[in-house]
Amino acid sequence: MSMEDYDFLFKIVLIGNAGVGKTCLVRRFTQGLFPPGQGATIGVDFMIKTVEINGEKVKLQIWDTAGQERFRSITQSYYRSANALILTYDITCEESFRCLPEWLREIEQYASNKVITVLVGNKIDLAERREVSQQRAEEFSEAQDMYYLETSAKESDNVEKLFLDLACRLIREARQNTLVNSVSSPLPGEGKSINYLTCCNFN
Ligand SMILES: Nc1nc2c(ncn2[C@@H]2O[C@H](COP(=O)(O)OP(=O)(O)OP(=O)(O)O)[C@@H](O)[C@H]2O)c(=O)[nH]1
Repeated sequence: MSMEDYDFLFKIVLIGNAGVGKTCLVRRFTQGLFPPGQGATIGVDFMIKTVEINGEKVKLQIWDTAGQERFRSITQSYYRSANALILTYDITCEESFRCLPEWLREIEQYASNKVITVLVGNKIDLAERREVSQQRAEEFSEAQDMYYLETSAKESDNVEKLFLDLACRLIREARQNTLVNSVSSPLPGEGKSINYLTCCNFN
């Protein structure tokens, strides 16, 4: 794909405990499906999806990392150039929520200080098995200055919204020039109208 094929290019990396549904979220968004019998990710997977937002082509490079501890040294190396991180836990798994501070320490250590982090509570279709209340997660994300969204990769709840809102937010940050430089180019040419706020629910 040549440079002219998109207005923005962003790198998004999914992190979080094994089994919380990172791969399923990526597959749902990029391929529109919920894979049956999804195996654990080995190392890192990579997918691309180009979306159009207010007439601009936004190419999203989505990196799906393995949650298993033994891959941690490989996955850490993908943090640095990420424009955004989707930190995922499973609302039916208290343990995956309790590990979040540990993930935040990883982010602090390996990611750019300009990275945008979104906290995602996945598997809301399993409401009867919920172990982490929405309020608790919201309080945690507010304290950490993160956006919070609950999703179901299975039922396709909020998955588009997650990636599209994030793309809008990234466009806004790129225009303000505060993003990690390496992948936010090319910046839009002068004289283009700016009406990106209309699509974005992240503030
Ligand atoms: N009910 C329900 N199950 C889900 C959802 N998302 C993922 N799963 C299931 O959760 C299990 C783990 O999903 P993955 O997407 O492989 O999880 P992961 O976070 O990528 O796991 P690692 O690759 O090991 O880090 C699979 O059995 C999925 O079918 C969801 O939204 N709802």
